[in-house]
Amino acid sequence: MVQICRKEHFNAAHKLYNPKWTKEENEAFFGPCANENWHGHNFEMTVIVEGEPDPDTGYVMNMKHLGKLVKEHIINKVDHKNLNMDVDFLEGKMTSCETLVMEFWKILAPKIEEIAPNAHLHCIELWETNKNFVRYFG
Ligand SMILES: Nc1nc2c(c(=O)[nH]1)N=C([C@H](O)[C@H](O)COP(=O)(O)OP(=O)(O)OP(=O)(O)O)CN2
Repeated sequence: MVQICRKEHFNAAHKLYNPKWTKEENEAFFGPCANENWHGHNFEMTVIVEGEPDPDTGYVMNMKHLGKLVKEHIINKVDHKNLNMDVDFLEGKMTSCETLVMEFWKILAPKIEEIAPNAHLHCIELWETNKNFVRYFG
């Protein structure tokens, strides 16, 4: 079993704000991340696909194809966007890193298996700041 890793990057704005809570409750829990006028991050994402290399090609999956898939279905929808307002698959959701990786997974996992039947999505790692990152294993 080999894991292949593709790194991508996007910039986006968001706020962590639960509309069921008061402004004070949001500020108490989320701090500056609840700023009503938004804030932004330079996100770094690594998508890890696991599988057996094809004996004819030596590839688990062509990483160029993986990059194209991630760009088409995720990056193009979130890059330079407001995650709370502009992204259909995040509508009504808290835009934490946890939510992002879980929603990205739902989109990517079936598409990866479609084009690489001998492989599957193993992990999505998302860095929001230099200090904060999450990993999701589906
Ligand atoms: N479980 C989660 N916790 C936090 C998330 C998240 O998505 N899930 N997001 C944030 C913030 O949006 C963002 O990551 C900023 O965090 P913060 O710690 O304030 O900023 P820095 O990484 O720059 O580090 P500090 O030195 O603590 O300022 C927060 N939490």
